[in-house]
Amino acid sequence: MPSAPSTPSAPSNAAAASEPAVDPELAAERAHLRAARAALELMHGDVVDTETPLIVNAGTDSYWDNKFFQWAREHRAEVLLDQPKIPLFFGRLDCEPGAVFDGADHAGRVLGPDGEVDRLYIGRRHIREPDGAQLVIDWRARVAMPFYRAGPADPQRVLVRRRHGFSHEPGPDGFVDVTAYEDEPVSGAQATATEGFSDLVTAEIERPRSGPMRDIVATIQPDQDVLVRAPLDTTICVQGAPGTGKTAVGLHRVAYLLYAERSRLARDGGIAIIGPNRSFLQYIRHVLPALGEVFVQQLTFPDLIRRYYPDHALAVHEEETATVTVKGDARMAAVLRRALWSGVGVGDDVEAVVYSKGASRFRVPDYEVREIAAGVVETATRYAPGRTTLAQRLAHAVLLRMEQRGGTPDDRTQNAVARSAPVRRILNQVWPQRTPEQVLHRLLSDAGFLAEAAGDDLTAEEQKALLWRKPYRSVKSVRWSEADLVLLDELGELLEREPRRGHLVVDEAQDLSAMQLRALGRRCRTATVLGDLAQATTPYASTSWQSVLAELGAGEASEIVELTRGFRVPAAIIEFAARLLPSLQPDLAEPVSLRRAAGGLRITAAAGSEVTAEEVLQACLRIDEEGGHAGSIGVIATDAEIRRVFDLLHSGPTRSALDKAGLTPAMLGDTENALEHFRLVCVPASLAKGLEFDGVVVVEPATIVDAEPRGLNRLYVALTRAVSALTVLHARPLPAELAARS
Ligand SMILES: Nc1ncnc2c1ncn2[C@@H]1O[C@H](COP(=O)(O)OP(=O)(O)OP(=O)(O)O)[C@@H](O)[C@H]1O
Repeated sequence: MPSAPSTPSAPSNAAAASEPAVDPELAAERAHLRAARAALELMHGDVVDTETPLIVNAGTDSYWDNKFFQWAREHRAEVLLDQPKIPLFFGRLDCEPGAVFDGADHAGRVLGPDGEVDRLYIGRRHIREPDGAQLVIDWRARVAMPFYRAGPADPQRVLVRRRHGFSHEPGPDGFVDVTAYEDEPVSGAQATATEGFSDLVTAEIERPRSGPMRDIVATIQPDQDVLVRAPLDTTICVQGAPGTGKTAVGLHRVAYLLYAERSRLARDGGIAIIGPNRSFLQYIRHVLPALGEVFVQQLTFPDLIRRYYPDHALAVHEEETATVTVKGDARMAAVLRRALWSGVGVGDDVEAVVYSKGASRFRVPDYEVREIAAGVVETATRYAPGRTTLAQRLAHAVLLRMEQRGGTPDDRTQNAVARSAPVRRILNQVWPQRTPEQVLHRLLSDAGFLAEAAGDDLTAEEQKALLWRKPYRSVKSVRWSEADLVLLDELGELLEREPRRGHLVVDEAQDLSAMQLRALGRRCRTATVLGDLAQATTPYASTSWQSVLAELGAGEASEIVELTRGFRVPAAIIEFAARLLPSLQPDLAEPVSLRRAAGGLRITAAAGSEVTAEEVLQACLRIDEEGGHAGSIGVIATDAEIRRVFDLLHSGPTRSALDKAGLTPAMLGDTENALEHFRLVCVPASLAKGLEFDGVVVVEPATIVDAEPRGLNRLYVALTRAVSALTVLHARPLPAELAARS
């Protein structure tokens, strides 16, 4: 939602909120908003008032048809509710006559200042009059695309693009109102390619941040729009420095795909978002509902995988780095394959099949059984179907004997033979029944079995890291780790292929292991992959997007795109954080900050041997003061240190001072909806990824670096969360990598 600039500038015809009566254009825009609001109310009423017939015969088809209709209606009613703070439109296009409406249908053709124009209002959803006339067009519609892409170089038949500014708070009628507008001539004599952004877009980019993430639908930029509207058939991978809008693009892409490809996605199993942790999902959770999409699954990877193994007992302790690193490595796929198939083989001891029916006995000689089995072993690609095929082939051989003796066996007989004891005996010998749990249990507890399956793929050290120190006695008693669930999933796929479904948007994808990517890849036809290699903090993170796409199985139909314009971090702060880049990912470009605000970067040495509560308090109060007491503040320290900081802030005189300033502290991860209800949030460094705060205090960078193998990457994440101000507090010397570049 754009906020109104206080003094809109040329080439706009902007009108300030204080003088609405004198500007007929503004009055007309307000009238259009009222008309749209009234029409939306009618649309909502239509849905609510339509009766759904009551069908009580549970279990019948008509009962379920009826139920789905009822749900769809409830959903539609929810979508059509007018939200007090979400304007019904945010822009307008005046196009050449005939560009949108054809001769017969010119309901949207109006008289502009220089003659007739085709006029469209662009908003978050379609709104129409009862007679069908469109008052607002959904931003996702094809005709709305020029709003995002047209410019003097390629006007796309647009004459003028108008952007609207709105009041921040609802007025007396309970809703926000139009307070300003700004016109950009796109074609014609007045159109000139302007450098930078219009005032309303600038105001939106510069606005102080508070609370959870908001949509950017009014100000999506052309390069972002290309990604948002990319076809469903391609997997796109977006590499971008912190704050370049990757998450925003991913979320708007979901909304777009649900509009443009709704029925195809519904048929293919839908669309879901995979985020790095639950705090992040909380942070983004309002964006899609604001765009009218209330039913999109938003999950972390562990939550997603856990859904497939709801009854498996989970390990309580975290695994060692060396163990999770091997378990996440792509080589594990080959190890698991060998482990699973190691029991399959046709030995000389395989005997004949002798099947008895009544007084008759049908015999398939041992050499023929061995030949059949060897043929199936050679051609099978998956374990379970291969086993079934062998049973059927053996049964078929028996059936041929029955026919030779004048019988007329049918399919049912063949199935009965395939399930019979003589055939099962051969199966158990040649192709034993296996579950993923049995195979993994043995692999992680039996050093000999592991060594055989590992072949040359894993070193002795890596095999040692995999073996349980204290093996579980039985499969049933195992407590599986998160990494184990991914291995079980891979085994499950080797046993029997799962059908692929819909589309996944994977955020912070740089942190996923090869095995996790494989698990995601087999669950979707295509994906949108978002991330930043420089922000990779897991020990098993990928080092290139090419390998991420390969593990995902994205194949040829994929594309890697880089975003370089930063919407979050001011230039001074990004320049400081980017000093780390040569040590992290030297080939990545430093982002170009789009923010004009200078951005307060302050580096403060603590007076004593450790950063005190008073020093954190003063840093927060100063940021708050400079930010006009409006934005959010995040205090980031290592997971261990942040508890101490929180306890200090939360008690005694520090707490009173913070309460007085309206900055009662909350702890991210502990306090429910901390990002929504508290302006000051203590953030464990491990949860900072993807978040942003108006002001940020980073406590003791050197300790963040020392806390984990990829501590430098973690520090880069922490330093790039600030929209307006960053204060770095340190008692220890700053990490050498942060020294100024010459
Ligand atoms: N076109 C835009 N107009 C206005 N604001 C934008 C635009 N694109 C992105 N932003 C804002 O920039 C900020 C950063 O966006 P986002 O969180 O999507 O970046 P990111 O690349 O995912 O960052 P990170 O790598 O840190 O996760 C957000 O506040 C977002 O709303």
